[in-house]
Amino acid sequence: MSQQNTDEQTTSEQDAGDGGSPDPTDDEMLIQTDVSESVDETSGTRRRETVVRAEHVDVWYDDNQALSDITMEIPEQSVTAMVGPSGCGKSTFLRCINRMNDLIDSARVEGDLYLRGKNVYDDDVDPVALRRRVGMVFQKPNPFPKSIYDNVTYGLEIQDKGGDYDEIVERSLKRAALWDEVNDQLDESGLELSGGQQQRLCIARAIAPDPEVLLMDEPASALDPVATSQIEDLIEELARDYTVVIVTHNMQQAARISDQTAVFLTGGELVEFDDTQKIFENPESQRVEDYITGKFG
Ligand SMILES: Nc1ncnc2c1ncn2[C@@H]1O[C@H](COP(=O)(O)OP(=O)(O)OP(=O)(O)O)[C@@H](O)[C@H]1O
Repeated sequence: MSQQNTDEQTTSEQDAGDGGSPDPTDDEMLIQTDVSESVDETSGTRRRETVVRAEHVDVWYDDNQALSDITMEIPEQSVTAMVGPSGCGKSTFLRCINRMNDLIDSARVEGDLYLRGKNVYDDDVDPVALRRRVGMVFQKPNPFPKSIYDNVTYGLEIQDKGGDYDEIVERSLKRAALWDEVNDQLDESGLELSGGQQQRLCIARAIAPDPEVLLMDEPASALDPVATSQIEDLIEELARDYTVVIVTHNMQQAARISDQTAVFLTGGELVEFDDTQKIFENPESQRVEDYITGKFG
């Protein structure tokens, strides 16, 4: 999937929670939101609530099973990395969370997937409204052929959202660590930016509608080391406000920036999901250890 950067992908991305939902009117999906915080009484530290919970999720493309019995809980305001060899279903899982798989005719999802306690596959859930709460950033930066300003406001306009656009543009670009570089050229084309700047612009576009969850499918793999490092810093920063779920092939990147790591292996199996330090230093599974240490994959 990650290599799929076609026009078709760009079209679906516009409908995918990166601010480009095409349906401005259907704003009716109600999702029960439990925003309560809890405090661990022994340690006094804040316990992070579960934002995304998958229970026994299976995905098929026609007869090919891509994910098998995935059960996991993703905590809020943290970075969760999905790692594993090519074709093990990482992108497929990401696309379950914002129902992007709905756009693939051959895809079939079974099991339950909850966002803040509401099953996103319930009949009363509108996938377009869901994608406003679950933003997405793709491997290849894909700004629209519009000004920097219009790129950031694109999703808001499509959704017919009111508000002070100047303020939202400034806030989103600041959150995406791009404001200082572009604030005097907001009317210039987003396509004239460097690759790393373009990706940060796409991140600004994705967060402008203020989603709760930000899905990132190998967001730095098309970038040079300096731009990659900037994106990594940014991801850590974004996790203060958002729940970030990132697919990466880069083990060092997962180790550097994530709080939890999920290791998928061939057959679409989630073999281990734990704190990143535990996964990298002392995994339970020999297969995970072999994968992490590069013995296969
Ligand atoms: N649109 C699709 N149509 C049919 N099969 C698909 C589609 N997308 C993915 N698959 C299949 O589902 C399986 C999982 O693919 P997926 O892209 O989710 O894996 P991945 O771990 O993200 O791979 P990569 O690391 O190479 O991006 C693979 O067998 C793949 O061929």
